[in-house]
Amino acid sequence: MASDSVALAERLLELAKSLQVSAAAAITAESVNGGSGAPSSAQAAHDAKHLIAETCDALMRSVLGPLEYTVLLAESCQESSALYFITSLGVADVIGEDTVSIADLSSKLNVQPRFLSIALSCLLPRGYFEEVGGFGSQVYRNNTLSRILRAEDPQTLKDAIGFVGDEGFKATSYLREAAVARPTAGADAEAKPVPAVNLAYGFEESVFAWMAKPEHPWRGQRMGKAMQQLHRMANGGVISDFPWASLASPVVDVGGGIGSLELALTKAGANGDVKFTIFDIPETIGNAKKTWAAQPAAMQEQVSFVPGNFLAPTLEETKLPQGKPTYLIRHVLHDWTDEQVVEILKNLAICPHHQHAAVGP
Ligand SMILES: C[S@@+](CC[C@H](N)C(=O)[O-])C[C@H]1O[C@@H](n2cnc3c(N)ncnc32)[C@H](O)[C@@H]1O
Repeated sequence: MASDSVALAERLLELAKSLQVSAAAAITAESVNGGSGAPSSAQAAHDAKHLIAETCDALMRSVLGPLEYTVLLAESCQESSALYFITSLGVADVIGEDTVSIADLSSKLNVQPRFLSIALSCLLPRGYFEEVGGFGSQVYRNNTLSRILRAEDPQTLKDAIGFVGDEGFKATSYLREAAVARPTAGADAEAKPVPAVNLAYGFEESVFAWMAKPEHPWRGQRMGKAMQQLHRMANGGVISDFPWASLASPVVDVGGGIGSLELALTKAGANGDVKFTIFDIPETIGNAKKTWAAQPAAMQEQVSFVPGNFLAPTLEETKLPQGKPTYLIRHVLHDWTDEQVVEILKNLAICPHHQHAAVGP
């Protein structure tokens, strides 16, 4: 083992110890502040965790060397595909609280056992599922990691994995084609690149309009749930590190999706008396309303909904609520080209009398 591997391993140990300290401090701050107020040591714990992950990766590069490390990276698509395959089939759901053999899984899911066996063997070394009775028994049980692949688990990532493994994965495999593609017509052909996801699935509209189409309503619904599941991971810090209750109300959440931020805020009571207006395309607003209809009445009273299009040709046509005191935009701008981002921001800038809260990309 190279000497820099030892140095990295020592650094890792130091970081792991400091993470323990910041995690303990974050728990103390949480209990003192009641989960709201000034930025806490939750941020320090978050930073330490990510530094540890980076250091682990540096250690792997150092131990494996350039060849093995690069092959590992190139082949990681197989594990991603296995995770998507096993999750979208519902393997963890079928196993539930039982132990299930590969033969039973195969007949319940109507897929060839060989495919199941290969995909599961990609995930087992990563810690997903337990092979009961040891290696090769082909009888499986859920464990802490595989449980979050179940639809009913409170921490489920099933829709997030579906969205990333389907639209996300297929789009990324068209990056090269997207980089050289040019729109066939139009004076602004240079200005508007064709997104990889359009090439992958062969549609022309925006990905959100396409996902919301009536021929596959499940795509739009899955994306809504995926956002909720992905953001749940990050929401903890967002809720406690920003003084939400001090914002001027109502807050218009532009491209707010099904309101996953508001679900987390209102559940935690972190918004005080502040009310929210969720603005999104009509189909997403439909999904948002369904989600909120299942929440307690006290939470429902804190949100309202406006369907629209922040890229419509005129401000009036966008249907953006005008003259509200606060506009919030989170995890939206990264989906658009620079030119479109300028359009969206211009539309927000000309809504009079407001303050802005930009969260995330
Ligand atoms: C990545 S999601 C983020 C959702 C939400 N802000 C959150 O943090 O959970 C992007 C959102 O932008 C919405 N969106 C896309 N095009 C839009 C448009 N033209 N007008 C309004 N919203 C749009 C999508 O429907 C989707 O809900």
